[in-house]
Amino acid sequence: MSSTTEQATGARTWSVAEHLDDILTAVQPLEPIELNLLDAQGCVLVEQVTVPVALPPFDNSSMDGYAVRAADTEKASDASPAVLTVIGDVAAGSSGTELTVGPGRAARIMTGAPMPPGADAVVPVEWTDGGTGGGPVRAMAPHSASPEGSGGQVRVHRAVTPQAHVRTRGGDVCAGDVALEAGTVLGPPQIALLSAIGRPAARVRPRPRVVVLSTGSELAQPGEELAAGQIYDSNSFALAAAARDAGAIAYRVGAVTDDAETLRATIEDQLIRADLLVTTGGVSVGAYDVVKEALTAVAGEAEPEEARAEPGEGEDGEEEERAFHGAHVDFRTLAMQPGKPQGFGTIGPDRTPILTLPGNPVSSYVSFELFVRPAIRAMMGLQELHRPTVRATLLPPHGAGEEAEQLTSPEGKRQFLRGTYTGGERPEVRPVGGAGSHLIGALAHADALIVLPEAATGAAWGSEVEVVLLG
Ligand SMILES: Nc1nc2c(c(=O)[nH]1)N[C@H]1C(S)=C(S)[C@@H](COP(=O)(O)OP(=O)(O)OC[C@H]3O[C@@H](n4cnc5c(N)ncnc54)[C@H](O)[C@@H]3O)O[C@H]1N2
Ligand code: MOO
Repeated sequence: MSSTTEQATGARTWSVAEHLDDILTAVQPLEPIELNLLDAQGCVLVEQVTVPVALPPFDNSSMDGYAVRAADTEKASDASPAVLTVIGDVAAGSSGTELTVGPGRAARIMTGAPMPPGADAVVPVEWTDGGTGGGPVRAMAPHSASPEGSGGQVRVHRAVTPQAHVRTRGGDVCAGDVALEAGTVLGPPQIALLSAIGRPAARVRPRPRVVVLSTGSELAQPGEELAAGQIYDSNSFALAAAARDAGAIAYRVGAVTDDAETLRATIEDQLIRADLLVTTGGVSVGAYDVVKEALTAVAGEAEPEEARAEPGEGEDGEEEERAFHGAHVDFRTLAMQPGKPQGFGTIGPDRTPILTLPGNPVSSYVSFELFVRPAIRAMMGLQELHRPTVRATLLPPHGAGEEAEQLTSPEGKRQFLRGTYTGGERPEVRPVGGAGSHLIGALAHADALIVLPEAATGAAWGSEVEVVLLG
């Protein structure tokens, strides 16, 4: 760690970068698994995929029309159409070997249908009379209504060159080509290719399962009646949504009351389905700060390394306790606002990473963006861990003039204010709402964080600031 700050209390203060560094050092990319294509969406491929069969797998028509020998159309024109005998239909899905197109002949062919032997080009139906004996048509009549269209004669009004409107075998990808490199993120186009070459599944790093758990005896769930002194639990919703947005599978656990035993039991229950645990609230210095109490006590009771390394040993009951008591969570004070009190560590038999975020709604959300989102993305094996950061000119809030009170920032802390960003040639950002970490209304209207560095005590309108784009 590069820098530390001693506070008046003598307690060490961590920088944002130090805390993030520790988290990213501790979390590991998840073990790869084979997932069905749609479950693999957004995941990182860990295998190099080669093409087993050429695409297209056979020469086929790119138009609805007539498969012909190009030479037969050489002199065709509106004034003097080439007249060819129609020997049948080739529909998509047919094997393409039933018909052979000889000189003076044509087969009616549909888009994607295999080129019949003998034919070397396709005349789009719009360049023909469609077998009607009149002028050029705009479309074929449905086979069910006009079965005679697959026979008779067709007048071709324009010449085609060999291979016209033919998609050749291997014209897209060839057998043996590298379809996708390991490390590719599977978006819809990559899933298109994998399915097109016949792969039902791919080997990827899975999405982490993130359990979001809020704490606080004051919390009611949306939809319930609020009793005196209660507020609605917004953190567990906001962070479950943020976890999904980061790429995780999120499990939201409703609020746990400020009781250490209940919290421990809940965490133990959740460990089974968690690759990462996130809690909110209860990490400050109050008498009911339950997360700190529950996990500090556990860490204090921790058994020696050897014992913790073998959670399966011992009598029933004892096992579970050991597993849980393997927790080590480091509660820290960070030089940032909001988001000062933070905790990070591991818990349970699998040493599941746990991040304990502060309870104030804006604090928990900003903390998530800065620490949990990169952790999730690192577990997915993604290269891009962070939100994009840009420089922008700081302007007064919408509706306010230059005389508006300028931004201030506590010295020694990195401040993250909510803002609205406008891109373009001269990017601009305006603060929205104040610095209070309870201001959810303003957060909901922000699409950016304005970053004022540790050394700054404020920022003047018109100055250039760093901006994190929330997307
Ligand atoms: N004496 C001190 N008091 C506080 C300090 C300090 O240094 N000394 N730090 C303040 C800061 S900064 C923060 S941030 C908070 C963090 O406190 P906790 O993490 O212990 O969070 P709680 O006390 O549980 O809650 C804080 C606040 O947020 C509301 N809250 C909590 N959970 C939710 C939720 N799921 N949905 C909506 N709102 C929630 C809660 O009701 C409180 O108002 O501590 C300061 N205090
Ligand atoms: O640091 Mo607290 O997270 O400002 O409100």
